[in-house]
Amino acid sequence: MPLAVMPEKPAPTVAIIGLGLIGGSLALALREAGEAGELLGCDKQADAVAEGIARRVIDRALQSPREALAQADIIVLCVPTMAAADLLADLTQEAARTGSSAIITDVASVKGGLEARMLAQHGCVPPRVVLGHPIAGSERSGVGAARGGLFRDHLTILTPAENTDADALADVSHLWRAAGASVVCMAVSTHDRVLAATSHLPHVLAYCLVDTLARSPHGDDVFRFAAGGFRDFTRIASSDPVMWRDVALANRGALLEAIDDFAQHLITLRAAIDAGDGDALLQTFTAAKTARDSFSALQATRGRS
Ligand SMILES: NC(=O)C1=CN([C@@H]2O[C@H](COP(=O)(O)OP(=O)(O)OC[C@H]3O[C@@H](n4cnc5c(N)ncnc54)[C@H](O)[C@@H]3O)[C@@H](O)[C@H]2O)C=CC1
Ligand SMILES: O=C(O)C(=O)Cc1ccc(O)cc1
Repeated sequence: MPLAVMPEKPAPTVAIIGLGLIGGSLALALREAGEAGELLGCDKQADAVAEGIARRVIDRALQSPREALAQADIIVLCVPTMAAADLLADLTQEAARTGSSAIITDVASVKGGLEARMLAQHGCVPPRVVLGHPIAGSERSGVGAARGGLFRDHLTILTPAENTDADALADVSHLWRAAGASVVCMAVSTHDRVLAATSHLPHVLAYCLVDTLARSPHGDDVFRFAAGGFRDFTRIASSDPVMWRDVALANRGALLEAIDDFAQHLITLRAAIDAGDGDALLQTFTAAKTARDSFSALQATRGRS
């Protein structure tokens, strides 16, 4: 058939399981892009669903995640990491039983536990499962914080396996591009190691710093006199504690390595301060400034400030 008269693939029906910051933002982005057919939603909290309907984030509520297997082309699990593993296990088992060909993908911040669950359950990650992770978000939670532009000019990482269906990978990639993101593929182990260093460690450090100061007898004064630097460094300590407990436990190995590397460097820096070794301090601070400036330049080329 000549290309010009090829029928266009209809926009997929997308089911969002977990109507929070990420699920709500993805639904809004797809609606704004006109790239979803019907948008279905499901959440264990009834008020999240009610708000999702009221704000036209979704078109229709599902009573349970399993209903999505028969009604959606693409199911996106947008729940905390541990809940995502349980849902993925249940939905893939049910899909095998019913013969559903729905594509299942997710947004969880750690991929290793989900992959391991699939290997234990099915011996492989099923061909219609494409694990993913948008590298965009905020310290806020819930559908009330959702916005359609959240993923614009950000990356989404997908971690396809050797047996992943090519059309499932293409459809999930298309979904994220429609939401404004650029898609990159990598191995699950690479994803978890890189994100441990760039995302999970900074969150642990921010929580740890704020908690250390809050516990100090002078905590009230410290916060009263804190400036912009403190605010910038610690914004992410306002993130959801349950989500970050899940992330820390799910990425235990890679996160411990990142913490150990950091702790070693901090001890070296402490020794330089103790010894009055200004040259060592200058060397570290200069190298860090150069690296941070390059990061800012990279962000600027991607349209972010
Ligand atoms: N917050 C962020 O900046 C980012 C978060 N992520 C990942 O996205 C996922 C969702 O995070 P957020 O949207 O921030 O969380 P959120 O707390 O805003 O939303 C999660 C929603 O899932 C619902 N939920 C929990 N368990 C459920 C279950 N078993 N069935 C149905 N609904 C359930 C909750 O009621 C809540 O409405 C997490 O896995 C997180 O690691 C990924 C990128 C960025
Ligand atoms: O608030 C921020 O700046 C974040 O770092 C958002 C974020 C949180 C979790 C992720 O898995 C990815 C991005």
